[in-house]
Amino acid sequence: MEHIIETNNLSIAFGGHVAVDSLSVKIPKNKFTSVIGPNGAGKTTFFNLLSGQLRPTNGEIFYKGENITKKSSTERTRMGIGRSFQITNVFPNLTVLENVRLAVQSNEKIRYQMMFHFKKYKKFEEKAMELLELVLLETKADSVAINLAHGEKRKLEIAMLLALETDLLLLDEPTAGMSLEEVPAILEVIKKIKEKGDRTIVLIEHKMDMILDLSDQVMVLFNGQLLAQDSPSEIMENKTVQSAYLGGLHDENSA
Ligand SMILES: Nc1ncnc2c1ncn2[C@@H]1O[C@H](COP(=O)(O)OP(=O)(O)OP(=O)(O)O)[C@@H](O)[C@H]1O
Repeated sequence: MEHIIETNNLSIAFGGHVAVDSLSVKIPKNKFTSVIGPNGAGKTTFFNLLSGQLRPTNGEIFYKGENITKKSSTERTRMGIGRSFQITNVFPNLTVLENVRLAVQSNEKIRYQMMFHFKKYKKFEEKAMELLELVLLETKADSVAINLAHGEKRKLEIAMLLALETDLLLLDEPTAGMSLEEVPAILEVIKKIKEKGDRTIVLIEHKMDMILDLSDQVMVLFNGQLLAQDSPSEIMENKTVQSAYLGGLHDENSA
């Protein structure tokens, strides 16, 4: 199996606290991997290390076989590592369509002035509309971003992330703060991206039951370490994982 990310003994400490501890993992290409673990397990810190927001205290990160440990987050985005919060600078007073069109334009490295070139402008807008359809937000294309419901804003963020056309999508709790009614729509969006099969999705989620069906693989973090990485069914059966979630795991051998 081809892997898009490989980490080698990746660690980071904040003061004396080791948040990610000697993590050596491989993330399969064009698959859906979910990252789960109790509060404080190091999930978001792991993402921050992958996207370049944080520098490791030790260890290395390889992306498509290249050592990216010393690369900036901007360089990593250019190389194809996309993270949802990097584009949360949604312009609140622009419409949904305008926001996505600007993200499409920025990906094409076109200067703002080029907007006046009608043909290009049309092309960007069509691409933006396609993305809005993919995230089930096309009916809101003309709504001003500030007026969107929380779940719709998260969908807009995903559309803008997709506009960057990165091969790897790091989604940190895309359903956080959503109402129960909003959750199925965002899962549908993620499912559609997955079904296209040309991207690697890594997703942190607290609501484990929701994403197990979608996942090709589940990675469980606990105290900054890799507790297990397996298929969803194997993870569900894993006694050590069950113990971690029940708050135990003091004596792994008895689990
Ligand atoms: N910038 C920081 N400075 C100091 N400590 C930090 C920093 N970032 C994270 N930590 C600590 O590292 C540990 C891991 O945090 P992290 O946010 O990665 O966990 P998490 O698994 O994402 O948790 P949650 O599910 O609650 O979001 C926690 O103990 C947290 O307090």
